[in-house]
Amino acid sequence: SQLKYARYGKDNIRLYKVDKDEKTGIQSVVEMTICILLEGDIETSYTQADNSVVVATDTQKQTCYILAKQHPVTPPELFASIVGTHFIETYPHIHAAHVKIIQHRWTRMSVDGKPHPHSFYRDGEEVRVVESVAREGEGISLRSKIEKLLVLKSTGSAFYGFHRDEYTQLPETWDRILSTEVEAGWKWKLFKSLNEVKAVAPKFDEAWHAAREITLQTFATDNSASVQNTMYKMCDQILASVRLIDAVDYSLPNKHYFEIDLSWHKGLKNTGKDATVYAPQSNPNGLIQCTVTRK
Ligand SMILES: O=c1[nH]c(=O)c2nn[nH]c2[nH]1
Repeated sequence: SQLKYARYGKDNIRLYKVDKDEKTGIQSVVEMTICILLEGDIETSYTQADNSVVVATDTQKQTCYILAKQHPVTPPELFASIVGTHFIETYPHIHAAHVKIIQHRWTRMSVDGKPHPHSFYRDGEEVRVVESVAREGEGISLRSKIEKLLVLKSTGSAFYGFHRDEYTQLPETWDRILSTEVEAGWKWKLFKSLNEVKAVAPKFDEAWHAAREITLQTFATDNSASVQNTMYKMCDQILASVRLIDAVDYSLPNKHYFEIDLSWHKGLKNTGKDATVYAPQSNPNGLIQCTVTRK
């Protein structure tokens, strides 16, 4: 036998960090779940029980907390780059560090119409995600994501003109409910070093805000001919808006809401333009994916 693939580390490292502004009394919080996976000259730990090459996963967790104490944890793209760079620079036999950060939502409460200095609420399971790889001799690759952003529109979506044959039962529709849970990603140009990431640090929040705003605005305003066409419009706008990214990708489940024919009950009209009561479907769901790059 031979070792084909080897990567190890600590997953589900939960991290919270608070920033307390002494002058204003305003406190800000960040909560993340982090996965670190290391690659390098570690084969003998698998093949020969040689633990001398193992930077223990517990050590990786402790390192993550120490770096969070010593450095900014936002934007998550910067913190992921700090953590990854630490491991490939500290350990000569570690040549790549994969760091994934999931940032959870703590949205500041408004109390009596004013932002509260230290109270927050979880407005949705939507998360901001960063997947990074710091690789010796190459640099830092970063992909940012929005996940679990659940949206629905009650009209403004159609699906007709699709291929029909003896296997097709789906009726055409010019007015349907459209719901999806957004998974959107954007791939940054390769950064040669941590300093290059630091030099553009503000761009990461700007890109996330732009991607989120474009996604919501396009979802709401596009008179959608299909999930395919609407997601392409989102990608096209994000690429135009964020110059430092090379590609945008979406993976959108089509979360169906089925009409319920109630005509068997005293001729009750509830289909087509009379439909108001629907059956939300857990599965199956459509799944539409794309990646869009610059010409
Ligand atoms: O937007 C849609 N795209 C599709 O490919 C599809 N297939 N069934 N319904 C669909 N809706």
